[in-house]
Amino acid sequence: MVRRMKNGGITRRLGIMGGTFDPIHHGHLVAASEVAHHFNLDEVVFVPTGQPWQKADRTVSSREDRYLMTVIATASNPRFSVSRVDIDRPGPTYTIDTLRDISAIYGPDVELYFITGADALAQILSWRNTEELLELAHFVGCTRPGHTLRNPGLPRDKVTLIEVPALAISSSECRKRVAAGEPIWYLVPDGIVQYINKRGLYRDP
Ligand SMILES: Nc1ncnc2c1ncn2[C@@H]1O[C@H](COP(=O)(O)OP(=O)(O)OP(=O)(O)O)[C@@H](O)[C@H]1O
Ligand SMILES: O=C(O)c1ccc[n+]([C@@H]2O[C@H](COP(=O)([O-])O)[C@@H](O)[C@H]2O)c1
Repeated sequence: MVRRMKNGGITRRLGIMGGTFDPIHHGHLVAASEVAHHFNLDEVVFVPTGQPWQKADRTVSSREDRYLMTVIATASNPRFSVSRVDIDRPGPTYTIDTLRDISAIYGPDVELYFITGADALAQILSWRNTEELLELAHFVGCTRPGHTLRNPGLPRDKVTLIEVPALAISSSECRKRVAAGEPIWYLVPDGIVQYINKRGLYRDP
């Protein structure tokens, strides 16, 4: 949807759903869809992380596998897209770089809404350049089973907390289930079950 501003300009609202997506699951997709509805977003860009520095203690699947799974999971939704900005940037992934790169690609007339779950929002003060982050985007925290959703101390006009349908799904649990030979049907889109099988991902615990 195109919105005319008082000065005659046009503004679009863009959601950004950042994540490691190892693998992407229905919890991610529902959060993005709900936030898109709540804010009447024109598009939600999923941005798989390159090197998630706060997950340095664990093995993460290759960037290309996580990127392709994100493309497969979002392909059927005309308002969802996937960006390579984080996976193509060497070094640790910082959201400040994500927001700068996306702003540069989409131009000045977009409002950015960065989407997080309750657990990620709780960590935001540990992220790089928190102050500048708040200048570039509005932050949206979504409820997530097992986590308490609260504003971690950001200015009130910079963050919105919204309740989304509760899906007690995590990528860690999906990986554990695959390693144990348990099904992940209906926790992730069908194409992701098939991609994980085809590539033999997560078989070793
Ligand atoms: N079930 C869920 N409901 C709401 N938000 C979620 C859910 N799962 C993940 N998110 C949010 O999606 C974003 C990306 O999450 P991420 O890719 O790290 O998935 P994860 O399930 O938390 O992974 P892992 O279990 O490996 O830590 C984060 O902001 C996270 O809070
Ligand atoms: O900018 C940071 O320092 C920072 C630290 C941790 C996480 N993030 C971002 O938060 C999003 C969710 O990350 P994760 O690790 O929970 O998949 C993803 O877009 C990350 O790049 C960002």
